[in-house]
Amino acid sequence: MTEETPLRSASDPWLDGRPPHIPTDGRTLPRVCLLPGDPARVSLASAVLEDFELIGEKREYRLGVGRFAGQEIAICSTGIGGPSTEIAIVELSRLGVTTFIRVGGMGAIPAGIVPGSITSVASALRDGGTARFYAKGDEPIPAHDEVLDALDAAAATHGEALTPITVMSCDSYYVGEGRSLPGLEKAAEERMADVLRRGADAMDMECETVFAVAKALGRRYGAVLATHGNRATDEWLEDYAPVQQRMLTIACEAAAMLSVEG
Ligand SMILES: O=P(O)(O)O[C@H]1O[C@H](CO)[C@@H](O)[C@H]1O
Ligand SMILES: O=c1cc[nH]c(=O)[nH]1
Repeated sequence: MTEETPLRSASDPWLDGRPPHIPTDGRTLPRVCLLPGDPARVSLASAVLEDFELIGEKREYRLGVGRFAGQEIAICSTGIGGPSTEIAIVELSRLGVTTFIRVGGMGAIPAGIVPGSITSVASALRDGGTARFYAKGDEPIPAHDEVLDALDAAAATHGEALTPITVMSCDSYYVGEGRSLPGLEKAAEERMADVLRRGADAMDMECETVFAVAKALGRRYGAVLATHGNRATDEWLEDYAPVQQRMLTIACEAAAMLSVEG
């Protein structure tokens, strides 16, 4: 029996510069990467970025690169929730990314944050499981100052103003975000009361993980979120593409600024 040289190790299953999950060809990626949850948003970004190139697709991960204001920017979907987001941040970091900007959707809680408005995440409350492995304690994680500043400056360039919010990223879309299900009405109601008590302005499912993992790895991080629905008024935006395009334009502008500085 011949002894085979193992190609990958179980403790670090990369091969020839290629990670086990993110679909890349081993190239060094641009320093700034946008992170939508939904892979379809990577395709939407191809309308905002010049010279867009789709590098690959695997599981929930769709990775592309393009240019904005002369700077090369990456965009990679994370899928839904903490575990897939953790994998994205760790593998993209090792491929060269030093700054992460989540470009996501959320459900706002106070009536004043209306569907179609765009927000920047000032801090992420502690709620999820994945982030615990990277940041202990219950203190909210603030956004990296440089990313928050760049998002505000980028928005101003496009005649927009971002509402700064505190987000709670939840590992459950239904009962965890206070959505009632048959037989689970009380659990959902109690959860919503807890979310309100803890001062969340909105709920999504990834910001906390982006902030915790990127911070632990010494990367810059932030998030810009489009308001998809509002839980106080129970409104839900059906024509969701226009606000996503506005959000992506702001995020690409901020990414270009951060590419020059970073
Ligand atoms: O708008 P994206 O980035 O896909 O993210 C939001 O949408 C998903 C839920 O529908 C969750 O991942 C939530 O955080
Ligand atoms: O209500 C919403 C909307 C978008 N994303 C969420 O996680 N919740």
